[in-house]
Amino acid sequence: MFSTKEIPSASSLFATYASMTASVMLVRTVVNDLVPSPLRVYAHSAFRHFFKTRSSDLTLIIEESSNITRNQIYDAAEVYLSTKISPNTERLRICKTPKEKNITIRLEKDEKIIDSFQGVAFKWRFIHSEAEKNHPHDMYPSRSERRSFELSFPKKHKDIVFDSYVPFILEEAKAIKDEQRVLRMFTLNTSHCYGGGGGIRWDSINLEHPSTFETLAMEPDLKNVVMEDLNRFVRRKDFYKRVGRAWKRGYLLYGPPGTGKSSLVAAMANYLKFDIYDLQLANIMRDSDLRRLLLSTGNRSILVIEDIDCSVDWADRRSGDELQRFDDHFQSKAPGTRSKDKAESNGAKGQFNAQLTLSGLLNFIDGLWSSCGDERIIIFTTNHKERLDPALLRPGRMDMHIHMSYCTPHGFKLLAANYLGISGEHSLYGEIESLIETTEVTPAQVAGELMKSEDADVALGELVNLLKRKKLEGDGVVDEAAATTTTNQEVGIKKLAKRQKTENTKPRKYNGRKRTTRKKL
Ligand SMILES: Nc1ncnc2c1ncn2[C@@H]1O[C@H](COP(=O)(O)OP(=O)(O)OP(=O)(O)O)[C@@H](O)[C@H]1O
Ligand SMILES: [Mg+2]
Repeated sequence: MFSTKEIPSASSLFATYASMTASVMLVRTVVNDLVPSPLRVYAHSAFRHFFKTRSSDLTLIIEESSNITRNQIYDAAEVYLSTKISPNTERLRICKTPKEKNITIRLEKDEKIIDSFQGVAFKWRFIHSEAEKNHPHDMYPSRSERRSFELSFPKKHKDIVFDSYVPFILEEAKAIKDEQRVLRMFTLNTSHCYGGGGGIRWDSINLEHPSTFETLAMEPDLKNVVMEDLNRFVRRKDFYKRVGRAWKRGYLLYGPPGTGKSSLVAAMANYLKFDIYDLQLANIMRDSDLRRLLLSTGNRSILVIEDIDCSVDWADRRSGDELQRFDDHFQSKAPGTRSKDKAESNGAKGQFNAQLTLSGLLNFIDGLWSSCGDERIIIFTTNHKERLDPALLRPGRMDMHIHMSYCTPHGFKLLAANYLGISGEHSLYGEIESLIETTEVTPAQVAGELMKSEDADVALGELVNLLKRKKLEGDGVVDEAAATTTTNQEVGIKKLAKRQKTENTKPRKYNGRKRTTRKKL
């Protein structure tokens, strides 16, 4: 217990306070008058530094860009953190552009996220500030936005961050972006060709082809070889650099119509998440146009030239007579009638491309084009490998020749599972399989029958009828493409050759005139 004598009175407390305040003010005035300002600032900061509590955390600032180049770590963090939204997050930004498949989610200003990696908790904060920029020559000040992330973690885990966490985020973000990426299909727009609007150029639409390796009826071994080849290609960036080769790969797909060549191209694009450039050579007149178009193709893309055997009449492969007739033909026409001339010459004797040469195409693809970009794939397709120019088949030109052949029992089962949802066996399977073994039927024809009914019994019955009809009609012809020389680059399944008199195996092209309309991917 205190005695009343020990408790200071209110008036004495006030007096003490007043005299202390007066002393502090006096000291401040004396210090301000006697100590110069820079010395005062220095003493103040030294004082603060001495007494500052030492933090055990390190904070990294990850800014959106450095000068004009974007900061890859910022971009990766933005994508990565959008998958780490916690229930405590209060504000988010969402958007979706027409080119995007999914909704994009981003953090809003000052939102925090805690991420755990290798047992360490990492604190993220999104900073968004706006500053007014006053340029002396601008009438109106502009606003500049600065976005960054703050990443805080215990200092002792600095090595984990630089050696593992940041590389992990970069990898994860790439995988997420690949997953969300909308593939594009580029085709040639010729509408500017003759109007002086800058010539032929690429136009693109979203590629939404459903074909994948899972839905493709191909022998499993062949499918695995192709998939493994693609995997090896994309992971060997360093190898290509080390051996001094352009990072490109060429495939020749050959086989009868309806065996899945275009479907395989789409499956490859979907598998690798590569865009497709469909180069319709018939629309290109000169090597110079071809070069310009090839140079404007993007990385991580597949350049496809379909029906290479018949889509163009190469200037360097024409006989002297043909060239003379071609010149006479064009000289006799008035300027401005070129598109009509194209149609006429198409009908008469194929597409003339004034200065388009096969050697120009091949040299450019092997040389400048492939060295100007990364992860380029080029695919030629043909129904008639035996009609191809030897220059295209030379070893080293196309890395892999893939033979797409008629439907096999395995291919049929895969199609039946996809189209009719049959997972196990069916009473008609035995009959169908033995008929398929001895009949040349394309996967496209099988798919056509399977689509005739949702009822598996009815659809399979239709297929049995088709196979029986074909068996009666056909009695053996050699699949020309499969019969051509096998090289060590060549993969594919050779089927017992049978003569087939049906419309499907008659050459669709070169019967007087060349095919001008082509099936699109
Ligand atoms: N191997 C296959 N696996 C699954 N479906 C296939 C296969 N082959 C063909 N089809 C089906 O047939 C349709 C036509 O096939 P696709 O266009 O890929 O044949 P193609 O070999 O490119 O023919 P073309 O030589 O006429 O260009 C495809 O849309 C697909 O539905
Ligand atoms: Mg095709």
